[in-house]
Formats: sequence, C-alpha cells, structure tokens
Amino acid sequence: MSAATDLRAILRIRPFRRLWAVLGLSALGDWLGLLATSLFAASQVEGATAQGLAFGSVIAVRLLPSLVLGPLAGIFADRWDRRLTMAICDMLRFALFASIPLVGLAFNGGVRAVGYAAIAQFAIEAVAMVWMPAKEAAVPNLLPKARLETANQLTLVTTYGLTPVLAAGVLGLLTSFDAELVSGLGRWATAVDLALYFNALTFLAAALVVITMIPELSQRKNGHGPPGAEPKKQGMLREFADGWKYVGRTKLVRGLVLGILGAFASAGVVIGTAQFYAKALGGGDATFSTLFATLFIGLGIGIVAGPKIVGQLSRRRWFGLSIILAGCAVILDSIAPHVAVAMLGTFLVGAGAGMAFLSGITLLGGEVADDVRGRIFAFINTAARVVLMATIAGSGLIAGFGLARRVDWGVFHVDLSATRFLLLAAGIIGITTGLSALRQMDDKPGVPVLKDVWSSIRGRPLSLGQPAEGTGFFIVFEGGDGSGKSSQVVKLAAHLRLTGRDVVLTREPGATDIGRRIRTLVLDPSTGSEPSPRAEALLYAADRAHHVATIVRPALRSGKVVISDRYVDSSLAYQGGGRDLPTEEVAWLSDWATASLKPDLVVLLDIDPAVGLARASGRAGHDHIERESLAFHEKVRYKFLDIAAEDPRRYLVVDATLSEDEIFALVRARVGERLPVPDDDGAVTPGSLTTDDDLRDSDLPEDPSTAQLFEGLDDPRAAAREAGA
Ligand SMILES: Nc1ncnc2c1ncn2[C@@H]1O[C@H](COP(=O)(O)OP(=O)(O)OP(=O)(O)O)[C@@H](O)[C@H]1O
Ligand SMILES: Cc1cn([C@H]2C[C@H](O)[C@@H](COP(=O)(O)O)O2)c(=O)[nH]c1=O
Repeated sequence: MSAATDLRAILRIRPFRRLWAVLGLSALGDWLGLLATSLFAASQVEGATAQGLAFGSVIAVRLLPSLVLGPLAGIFADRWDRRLTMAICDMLRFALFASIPLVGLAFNGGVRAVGYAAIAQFAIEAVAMVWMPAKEAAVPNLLPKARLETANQLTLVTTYGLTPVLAAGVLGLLTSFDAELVSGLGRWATAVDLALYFNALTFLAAALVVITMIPELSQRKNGHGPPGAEPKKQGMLREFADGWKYVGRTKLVRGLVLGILGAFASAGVVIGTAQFYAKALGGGDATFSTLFATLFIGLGIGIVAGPKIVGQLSRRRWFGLSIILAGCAVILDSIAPHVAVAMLGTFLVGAGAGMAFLSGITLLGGEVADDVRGRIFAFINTAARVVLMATIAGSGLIAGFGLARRVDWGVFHVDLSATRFLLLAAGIIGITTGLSALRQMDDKPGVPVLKDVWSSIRGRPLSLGQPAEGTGFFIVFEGGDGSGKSSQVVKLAAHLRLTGRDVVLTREPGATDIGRRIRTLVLDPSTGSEPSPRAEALLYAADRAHHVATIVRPALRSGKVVISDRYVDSSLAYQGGGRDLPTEEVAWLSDWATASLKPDLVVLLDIDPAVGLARASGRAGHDHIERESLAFHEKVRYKFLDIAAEDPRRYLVVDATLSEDEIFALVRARVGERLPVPDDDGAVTPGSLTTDDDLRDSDLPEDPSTAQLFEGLDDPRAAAREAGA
C-alpha cells in the first residue's frame, strides 16, 4: 500500500481524524506558547542579561513539572475518563495562556509580570503532563492495531515537523507588524500578546472538539478483562506501584524502556557536546548549526521513510536495530576526521533515533494493556526527560573541561578530546542498550536477524519465527520417490506404539479429505491436466496448511508423537529444486501455511534417483512427478542434501540403499536419543527404545490410519493403475 493510501485509510477513521485536528491545534498552541512566553518574559525587562535570564527561566520552569508530576500524571489517564481529562486540561491551558498577557498588563510589565509568566508556565506544563498520557493512551483505542504506525507517523510529523514551523511563522508575522498593531489596537495588543491569545484559543477549540465531537476517546479496552469492562478501581498509591511493577515484570515493556532511555542518554551526550564537537572538527557556529539541522533531517527521514525501508521486518527487531544503528553512528561521529563524515554520522544518528522513536511508541501503544498504558507513557516520558537533562548537563560540563589534549610518546602523539571520548561512550551505551532491547523483546528466536533485515529491505517474504507447540514430538521422513519412507514410517510408528507412545501417522499430500482432493489435482495424470509450477506450489501449501491445522498441531498439543511421510522440505526440494522456483519464496509459503511449525527431527532417506525410481516403478502407474526426468529428480536429491547440511542437529541423513532393517536401526537409535521412553508409571528414561526382538509383526497394534494412508485407497497411483496409465 502506498503512503498516500495509508494516510487516506487512517484519516477515514472519523474519531482519529478529529483527534488529529485537536493534536495539531494543541501542538501549534504549545510551540507558539513556548516561543511567545519566552519572548514575553524577555520583553518585560530591560538589559541583555536580564532578558537572557528571563528567557532562560521560563524555559527551565517548563521542564520542572515533569520531574515532580510525571510519574503521577499517568494515574489520571488510567483512572479517569480520558476524554474528560483531556478537555479539562485544554480548558485549563486556555485560561492560563490567556492570563499571561492580562496579568502582564495589570502589573504593567516588570519582574512581577515575568514571575507570573513563569508560574503560569509551570502550571501549563503540569497540566500538559496530565494531558499527554491521557492522549497517548487513548489513541490506540481509536484505530486498528495495523494502522497505529501510520497514525504515529502522522502525529509525530504534525507535532515536530509542521506545527513548530507554523508557530514560528505566525509569531514572525505578528512581530513584523508589532508597531502597527500597538498603534492600531493599543498597548494590550502587542504581537506577543496576540500570539498568546491566539494560543489560548487553540486550546479552547481543542477542548470543545474533544468534548463534543470525539466521544470515542472515553472508550476502554480492558487489557485483562472483556472489552469495555470497567477497570478495577484501587488506591492511587497501589496504582502507582502497579505501574512500576508492570514495567519490571513485562519483558517487552522492560526492553522498550531500556532502549528508549539508552537512546535518550546517547542523544543527551550528542546534544551536550555538540558545540565542542563542532570546534573539535575545526568548525564554528556554522558547523554546529549544520550538524544540528542534519540531525533533524535524519530524524524526520527516519520517521517518514523508516517503515517503507524496513517493510515487513518485525517492529520489535526494528526498534532494537534502530538504537544499534544510532549507537554505531555516534561512534562514527566520535572518530570522524572531518565535517563530511560527521554529517553522515549525525544524519544516521537522527535516522536511527527517529525510527526507534516511531517503533517504540507504536509498540507501546499496540502492546501495552489499556488499563496501564497511561502510567507507562507517563513513566517513560518522565524518565526520558530526566536522563536527557542529566546527560546534556553532565556531558556539556565534562566536554567543557577537557576540550583537547595532545599526548606525546616520543615521536608518536595522539590528539585526545573529551568530546570524542564522550561520543564514543554514548555510542557504546546506545549499542549495548539496543542489543539488550533486541534480546529482551525478540519475537522471532531462531530466525537470523541480519537475514531477516536483508530480506525485508529487498522486499522479500520473511520467515515467521517458530512458536512452541505443546509437549508432543514431530518426526518427518523425507527423500526422493521410492527411497523407502513409507516403509520406515510404518515401522517406526509400530515400534513407538509398542513403547506405549500415542502415535499419529500421517503424510503429505493427502492426509485429510481436502488433502486427498488436492492430491488428485496435483498428482493424478488421469485428470488430464497438470498444474503450473506456482499453482503446484500453492496446492501443496494448501494441503499442508489444512493438514497442520487439523491433524498435526492438535496431536502435538495433546502430547502425541506425530510421524509424517513428507513435509515442508519436499516442497523446497521438488518445487524449489526440481521446478526451479525461488526456494526462499517456497519456504515462506510453507512457513505461512504451517504458521512456522518445524519438525523436531527429520530423517532424510538419501538415494540415487535412478535406484529410487526403479523401486517405485515396481508399482504400476506413475504420478506427474514420477514421470519427470532423471535430471529433475537429481536436482531434488541435491536440494534435500543441501537443506539437511544446514541444520545437522535436526536432520538424520541415511543411505537409503541399506536394507530396511539397517535403516530402521539407525532411525531407532536417533529417535531414542531425542525421545524419552515412558516407563509404567509414566516416568521417562531417555535413549532406550525397543530392540528388533521386541518388535514382532504379530505385536503390531491395529492402525486404521496407516491402512487408509498407505494401502492406496485414495492414492492417485491406484487410480492411474486402474486406468492403465
Ligand atoms: N531399504 C530398502 N531396500 C530395498 N527396497 C526397499 C527398501 N525400502 C523400501 N523398499 C521398497 O521400495 C519400494 C518403495 O518403498 P516405499 O513406498 O517405502 O518408498 P517411498 O519413499 O515411500 O516412495 P514414494 O515416495 O514414491 O511413495 C517398495 O516396493 C519397498 O518395498
Ligand atoms: C509434499 C510434497 C510432495 N511432492 C511430491 C513428491 C512425490 O512425488 C509426490 C508425493 O508422492 P508420495 O508417493 O506420497 O511420496 O508429491 C511435492 O512435489 N511437493 C510437496 O510438497
């Protein structure tokens, strides 16, 4: 789907469209408020030092409430109606912003007006701390999970890309007409005052829209109860503690928090050392500004283009990898010999941070239960600010002390700068936290990360990972036609049943009703037509999907041993090797069909196709595949061997020209290593199965499924035989 179609799709969702308009208004108000109150404070006093102090104090005051109120603010979002919380917060912000110029007018400017501006700013920020988690927690309830990422892209671009520019434009426009405004409208209508009134109105409008037009903001999806159920009310302190506990005990959230804080710590060092870094590169203010702009361009591109670049890559993996990318890029900055390399590094830092930010909040929104979401957002918001401020201040201080040192060892000398060391440390922190987040949150264990990334960048289908499946054991027999699989599966099933195992014997294609019809379609020459290679691959996959869903998984779930005559590798070997279809696409198809169910053990009976086909020709009637050329069957054989060589722990490759009993002895030994034998009390001893002497034909239990599967009742070869093919 194109980006425009994606956008249209989320903007078609009415409550979200309205909320987006509200967010735009609030963000515009916020930026305008920040700029205007700072200018307002500076304009109330005389002299450069006093103006600088006034400007700085208003900004500093904005950051304080998050430290004090941050962790508590999330409780409001989880405890009370989020729509009401947002509307009340917006009304309060409306009143507070409007009061700043009015109080300034009453005091006739001066230090008292600045003092009030600072107090109002503190209160506004405190209110914003409550509004923000309510909004963040409500958004995921308005959208389908699959649309959350695009929605986050849109709100991030609106909040950090469009509205600051618009706010600066509005303020610039007003200040350029300052003199005219004052002479026309009077002393109460300076450009900054008007900006503050305008800003107040944006919050009033937002409050009205929220309360009258987005009732959906009140809806809840209870994470632990039925949808719509009221979350259980408990004491505030208990709720606060529960929020912390949730972070501690939930692997995903722990990984996200760790990753986000690590990323903010690295970003803090980059920002704190930026001035000194520009000097270390031999540049000045212009270099500093260029690097800063590059960082933000990277950030924007990461947010806007990131999802398209990584395609279907797991978002959990993407999050960890983005932090690792940012960490590596900071290390590149730390060793950059000149500005061009530093710009590349800084761009990648921005891109990595933007992608981590987007994937992080999307994961939080989509995966954290509704009833704690507000607290988690508030917790992260506060912790991130604390880490950011501490690292900016700390690294700025350290970098300022030790700008550059030259260490001489006789003829050798090295230029060491504290800035570069700090950047190196920040890069290492970034990589370490990224790796740790990746480890904590990985949702595809067993699937190599780099292979996954490479496939996703190339737009190839990805492997789906392997979910655990009950307590059963899944054995598959593979090999060319006539290699002796059917003979061995029957022996092994009988043998395991003698040891008391509950065994399900099955095969592909054709173990189910649907499968039998597919088998006819795909193999039976008497149908008069043969499927094209891709259709053939799809038909085998369809048979497999139904087979796994209705026979294999249920049996494994109830602890049975499932023995299948052919499975996924047959598709890889015949359709991938024999028919020359791209093997990774065939693999993905089967992965999807089976929802990634992999066998515990695969026995590959390897045989020269000339020998196997000669054995199979003993049966009258040949299916489509048996009629293929020897070259085709040779490609199949080598594909089977390649697959087995990649995972020797899972495969037992046996020379299928050995006698049936010799083969079975090898199979039995290997199965015995993996499959413990239960004793009379149900206890298990690994590694001892029955011997040949234990296995007498007369002892074999009746196995109707075996008869049905292998006696040719539904076998197209039988039909072909009858038709005299
Ligand atoms: N180890 C062996 N040595 C010689 N002949 C064997 C051996 N194993 C099986 N056979 C014979 O080879 C023929 C094919 O055996 P079987 O049906 O078990 O193979 P298969 O791999 O299931 O074949 P297909 O894939 O074509 O269904 C049968 O006649 C069987 O008796
Ligand atoms: C599962 C599967 C099978 N095939 C081919 C391989 C054989 O020639 C026939 C099945 O015959 P059998 O006597 O039951 O072994 O189908 C395939 O091409 N792709 C597959 O995925």
